[in-house]
Amino acid sequence: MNEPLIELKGVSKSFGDNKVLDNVDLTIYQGEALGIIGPSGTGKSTILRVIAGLTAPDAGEIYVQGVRREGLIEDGADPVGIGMVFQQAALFDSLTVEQNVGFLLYQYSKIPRSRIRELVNEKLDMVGLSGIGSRYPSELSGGMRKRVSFARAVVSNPDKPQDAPAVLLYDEPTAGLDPIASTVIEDLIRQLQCTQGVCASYAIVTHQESTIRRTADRVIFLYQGKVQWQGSIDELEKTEHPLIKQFLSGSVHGPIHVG
Ligand SMILES: Nc1ncnc2c1ncn2[C@@H]1O[C@H](COP(=O)(O)OP(=O)(O)OP(=O)(O)O)[C@@H](O)[C@H]1O
Repeated sequence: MNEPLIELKGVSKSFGDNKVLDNVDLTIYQGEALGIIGPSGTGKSTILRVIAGLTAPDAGEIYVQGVRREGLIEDGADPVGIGMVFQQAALFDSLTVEQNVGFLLYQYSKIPRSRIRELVNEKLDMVGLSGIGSRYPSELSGGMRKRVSFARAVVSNPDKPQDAPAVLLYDEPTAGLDPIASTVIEDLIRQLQCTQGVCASYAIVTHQESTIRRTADRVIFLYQGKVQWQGSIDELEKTEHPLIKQFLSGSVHGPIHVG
């Protein structure tokens, strides 16, 4: 097994009386694709937000490349960049695709605008959307908007290579897409993983079986605040674990409480 890149140790998080994460341990290893699955409302998005440093846990520790993170991402830089691709593409409707993808560079860097445009176009090429920089999000399909949000997650300041995301967090990237559009996104996720030096590790939350099978190497199953099962994709297919069997079959009968 490769070196741990991100480690959560004993992480708990409640919203009021709702204990969403209960003493969770989780590791993302260098170069791995980790799938996070589980029933709706079970804390998958919350765990991604904790990993990204956007939500503070109530208890527990987070290590990024062995360095303990204090506070949220805004309180101090992690040793490696972490990019998040949100469930909704979360683009600014009033900005063009180019302005969306280059948003952080335009706002916070001193890079000349022409250079930012080049960097944005490189990333748009990478996600297969050359030449759409002047369009607005409302003019794109759902799948295209997701691809634009991928480009935005991986664009970074070449003067600050440490900010380039070494790990990407995908929250339901194929939700709401037809099977073919889903395949395009799944292929893209794998391609981005294999692009030299970019995003070699990722965690992906998904409900879609095809996405689990095609984008994850290892899977964890989250339920009632805890990691209830983990294993490889092959093991996921074969396991007799009652939670996994019920989840994959979609049955309403079994140990998963149907609320
Ligand atoms: N900011 C918040 N304030 C209050 N409750 C929250 C907040 N964020 C999440 N929750 C609650 O925490 C629980 C877990 O939410 P989360 O979005 O992490 O689940 P999920 O597994 O990603 O769900 P889904 O599969 O439906 O997207 C839910 O009951 C949700 O209502």
